[in-house]
Amino acid sequence: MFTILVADAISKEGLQPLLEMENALIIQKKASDPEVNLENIDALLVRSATKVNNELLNKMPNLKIIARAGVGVDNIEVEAATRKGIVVINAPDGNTISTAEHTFAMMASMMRNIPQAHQTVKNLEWKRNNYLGTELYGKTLGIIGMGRIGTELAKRSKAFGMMIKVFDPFLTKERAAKLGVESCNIDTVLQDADIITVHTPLTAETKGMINEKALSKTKKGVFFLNCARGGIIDEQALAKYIGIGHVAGAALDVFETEPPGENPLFKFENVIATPHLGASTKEAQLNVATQVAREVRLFLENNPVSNSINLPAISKDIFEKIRPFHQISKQMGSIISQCIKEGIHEISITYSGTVAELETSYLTKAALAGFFKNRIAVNVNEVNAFLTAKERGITVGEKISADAYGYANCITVTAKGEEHSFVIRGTYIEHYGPRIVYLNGFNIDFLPEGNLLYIHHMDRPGVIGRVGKILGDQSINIATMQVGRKEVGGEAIMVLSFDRPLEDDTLALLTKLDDIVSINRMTVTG
Ligand SMILES: NC(=O)c1ccc[n+]([C@@H]2O[C@H](COP(=O)([O-])OP(=O)(O)OC[C@H]3O[C@@H](n4cnc5c(N)ncnc54)[C@H](O)[C@@H]3O)[C@@H](O)[C@H]2O)c1
Ligand SMILES: O=C(O)CC[C@@H](O)C(=O)O
Repeated sequence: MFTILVADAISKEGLQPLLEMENALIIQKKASDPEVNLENIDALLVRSATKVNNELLNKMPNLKIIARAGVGVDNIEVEAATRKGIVVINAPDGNTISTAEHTFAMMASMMRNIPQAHQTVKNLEWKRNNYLGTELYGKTLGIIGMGRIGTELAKRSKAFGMMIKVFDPFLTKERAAKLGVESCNIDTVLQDADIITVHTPLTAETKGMINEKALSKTKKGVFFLNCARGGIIDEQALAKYIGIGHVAGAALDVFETEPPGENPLFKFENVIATPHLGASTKEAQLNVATQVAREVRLFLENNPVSNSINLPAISKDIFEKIRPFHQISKQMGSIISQCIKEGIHEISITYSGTVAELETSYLTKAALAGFFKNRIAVNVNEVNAFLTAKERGITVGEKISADAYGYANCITVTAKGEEHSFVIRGTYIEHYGPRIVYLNGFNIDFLPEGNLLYIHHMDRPGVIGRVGKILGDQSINIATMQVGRKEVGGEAIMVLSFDRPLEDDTLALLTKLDDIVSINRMTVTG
């Protein structure tokens, strides 16, 4: 049973994919509600009200996925979530149209003084001469950040006869030409635009990008819009440039602090504001809720997700192709971890045959997740596998090789420790399943699942019998047994599987037998 906490106001209709799950309990309460047992929560859905910080995450040891019903994830400490192996997803385009429309509405309202004039009429005043507006037609709109919202705004503004100059370092010339906009450097946008609007995410680079220096480059009489994130335009600097009459007006939907409280901008009549309403439409809220609800369900049902912030997206088709290799990679990582009892400084993985054509970095992460599972307290998965290896000083390498050792596909994992190395090779055989075909120099063939015993011994008569006798004396049933050796009378290995885990006493008896070099007990999940 999964417990899903919907902590902010998210469209109930959009949550339908989750509400239809038979094995899920949906709780619609704030994360701070004392009735909510945070320890049990598997999935958390938020808008922007809940601050998903490290402190909250520490109270949610079971949390597997955080879903933001919207674009910006600045209310989520993504790095802290990543460290804990928690997937973070968003709904990247469900509110694009609403926010572009809101920006356009703000622009039109600002240019025609609609909010101010509206208020006077309601106050029973008739000040027709006070509100001389400016047409949009023929004006140059400067768009900083030509992503989803910037693009939709450009389309609408072009329909009003505006010229569009954009600055976005990631916009190609071809795409700009296709959209009918002029791609410029930031200074050109600042100098040439009559109206400037920002549509970037809030990052270290964009924070305060419209500061005093930038404002000093703009035309006298320029107008500004911010319907992206508070802080991209420096509020103090904007207030200064409005105060000296350089900036003719501003329309703001977002603020450095929300709610903004006292703000130097609010004293100006030519500043209009809305309380972060860009995405507040029935359609956008239904879209984003449906998007994240679908994704959370897919994730909980073990399917790939498309809109993860901290996990590479892979399609369902590709995931289905890699699923068996994903499993065996994890199992090999787990076997290494349980057999090599020293610090590891390098793990390298070689892919050959058909598996080499797939998304191998996903498989490398799975092998690391399997390796760390029995070693460290943190939940390691594809989200934090590389980070965890790096933090622990383990170099991770990935290679493709043409030599598949006669198999259609094979994956070889080598772990190097202070004293020893461990090499394991596995393959996935259609209609047969995952098999380990090589262990530390020995060819073998076993299913990497269940309660296993890996014995390194000398190839002498009676060894197998003595092992069997001890197990029989303890009433332990051997489910399967495979042996491998390099040469007659030399070193050999056997891998046995049992229906239940082997006790310490049995292990101690086996270890004392003659001709046994080493014994490793393992539990490998399927
Ligand atoms: N007001 C609201 O309610 C509301 C609703 C939705 C989104 N938003 C915000 O709007 C913004 C844009 O959202 P989007 O969906 O269009 O995002 P997006 O990712 O599609 O577009 C962002 C664009 O900014 C560009 N960019 C990044 N750094 C830049 C820089 N330093 N200079 C210039 N361009 C840069 C990127 O290349 C990208 O094209 C985000 O901040 C988002 O959080 C606000
Ligand atoms: O949840 C909201 O209404 C705001 C959403 C918006 O800021 C976003 O980044 O998607």
